[in-house]
Amino acid sequence: MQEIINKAKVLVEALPYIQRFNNKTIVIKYGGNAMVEEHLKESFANDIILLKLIGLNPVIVHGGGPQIGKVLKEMGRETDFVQGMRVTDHETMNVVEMVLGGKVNKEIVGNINHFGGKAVGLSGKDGNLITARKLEMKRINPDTLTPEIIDVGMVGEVASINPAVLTALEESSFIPVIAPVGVGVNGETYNINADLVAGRVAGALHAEKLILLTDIEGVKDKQGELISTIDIDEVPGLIDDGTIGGGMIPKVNCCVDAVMEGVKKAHIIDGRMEHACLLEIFTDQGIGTAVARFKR
Ligand SMILES: Nc1ncnc2c1ncn2[C@@H]1O[C@H](COP(=O)(O)OP(=O)(O)O)[C@@H](O)[C@H]1O
Ligand SMILES: CC(=O)N[C@@H](CCC(=O)OP(=O)(O)O)C(=O)O
Repeated sequence: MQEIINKAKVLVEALPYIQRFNNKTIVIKYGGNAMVEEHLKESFANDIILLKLIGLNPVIVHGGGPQIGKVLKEMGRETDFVQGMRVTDHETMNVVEMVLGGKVNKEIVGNINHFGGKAVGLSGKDGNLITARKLEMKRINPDTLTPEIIDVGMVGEVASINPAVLTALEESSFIPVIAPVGVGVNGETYNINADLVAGRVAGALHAEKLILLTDIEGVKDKQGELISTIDIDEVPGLIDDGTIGGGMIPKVNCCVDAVMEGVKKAHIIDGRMEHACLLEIFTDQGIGTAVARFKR
């Protein structure tokens, strides 16, 4: 009996959040294990459908780095990464577009639709959703100690997000699922890091939340303990003193950019956990690390 009552309590705990987030947009970057393991794929698809049915507007931006890597390997091609970005020549760009916009995107759309949702797959080319320009990557030359530009090929950065197509889908109760491929002024195709796209989409939609699903519990301190909240002003210090490193740097910076563009809170959460999105949105304690303006 108590077990049944506890189930009702869970629903009641969610009620204020369901009210507060009614009709609000939540942008979710979907990647890592959550996109590979079968039971997590199913739990993610169900979470998204539930969010939509109870009145929120989920928008999905997906990654697919490991899936691209696998296809390239099968083709006998290797790619290098510079500062977390895949060096992308023309042939690699074709593979990236095929894998992200084709296989990966359609699998996510297929899963959501299979469990009863209405998802529509898009790349940044659809409705000119993501315009991009070539990313100018700089580094300090270790020999001359002067700044230099490294050519990473068709890697792009977001020039603009044109959310008209997303708004139209939202109004007709579809769930947009976006592949991080952008289009340049001359129609050329760019490969863009999915976290960066998610941050900019959230900013352009003035989303209530940006949620980045990753393969770790959240941002950790130097002792390895989870930091549950970070004020955006604290981020540069945490990077400078080496607390935040590697792939977590672009993630946290993308949260800061989104908050600066008007997103209320950004969250870095563990995609290895079943129903991670629901736990973050609808429970009092939430999970992972929240990045926002907490001070003042
Ligand atoms: N302070 C930190 N807290 C958590 N993870 C960190 C931290 N500093 C560096 N990292 C590293 O960042 C990784 C997450 O970035 P990344 O592997 O690029 O994620 P994804 O594949 O989900 O895009 C973690 O697995 C961890 O190795
Ligand atoms: C420029 C660049 O590196 N683009 C990424 C795009 C996919 C992505 O970001 O996927 P994850 O989120 O799974 O890493 C790539 O080619 O792997």
